[in-house]
Amino acid sequence: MTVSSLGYIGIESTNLEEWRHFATEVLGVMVNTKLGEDKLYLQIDDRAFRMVITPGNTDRFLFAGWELKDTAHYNSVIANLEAAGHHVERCGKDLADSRCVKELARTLDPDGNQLELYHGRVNDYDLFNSPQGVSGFVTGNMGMGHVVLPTPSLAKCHQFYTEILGFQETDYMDVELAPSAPTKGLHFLHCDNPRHHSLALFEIGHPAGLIHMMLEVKSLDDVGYALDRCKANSIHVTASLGRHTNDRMVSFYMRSPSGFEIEFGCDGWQVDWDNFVPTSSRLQSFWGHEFNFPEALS
Ligand SMILES: Cc1ccc(O)c(O)c1CC[C@@H]1C(=O)CC[C@]2(C)C(=O)CC[C@@H]12
Ligand SMILES: [Fe+2]
Repeated sequence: MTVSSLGYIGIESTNLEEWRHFATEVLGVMVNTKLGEDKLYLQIDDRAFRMVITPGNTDRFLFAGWELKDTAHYNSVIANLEAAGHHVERCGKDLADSRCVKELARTLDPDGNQLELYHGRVNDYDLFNSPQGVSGFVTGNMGMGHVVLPTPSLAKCHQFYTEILGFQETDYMDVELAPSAPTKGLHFLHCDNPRHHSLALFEIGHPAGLIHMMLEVKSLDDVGYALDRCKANSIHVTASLGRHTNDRMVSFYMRSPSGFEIEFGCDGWQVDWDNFVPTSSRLQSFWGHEFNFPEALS
């Protein structure tokens, strides 16, 4: 019993208008107003939303929403969590309705990262039409992309996501943030779909609550045009175009209005897990991906 895919993410923002501009002008995604206008719902495929941005007093990542296949998977994962002593809040019908799902629960991982679990998505088959001509996002059963969570308690969080939620090992990297400083661990994990990783855990804290999230588009031109839109809208490009070794994604990273990065890429590896063996490496990219964080990571 395990998670199927990354369904959606939640963000809190002090400036919804800045996010609206960034989403439509830079990311090229749609604002969907059918669920109301108190929150900003961003649409990237035929689902009503894949990102929900709540107005508030802080700029931070709020939660990852993980999709379960059916009631049995949902109940089994919740039972695992409770058996391991984790408090699980079963959310009411109103919150479930607002996420367009049948049942919704939420909990925290050992480092306090919030997650939502749900099953029974209500599908309205909304049409996606990018305001910037993005040819499409690679989603469907593969989920919305991936998130990299800050997990200073790397071993505990790794155990939480693998042993309790059923994520599986993809691979592992030792990351050298500064020469001669101890390396930081980075676990890449997959769930029940071909995306190389839907979740990564990085042994570091982050003030915005998220290291980065990744959106995958259908073509290299979609990536190139997005780079041009960053320049045109003065969005900081945190890492230049490059190709990662492990998931073979061609991508770049930009700074979002919430202080975490967004990776924008194409050509990711869709893995046949029956013929896959996890590895580890220190090499992050074949070429490119020169990082230039606006502030130092530590
Ligand atoms: C190495 C790697 C493989 C596949 C990915 O999708 C991916 O995002 C990465 C890079 C992850 C990682 C990060 O996001 C935070 C900053 C990091 C630690 C670096 O400083 C280099 C690698 C980066
Ligand atoms: Fe990534």
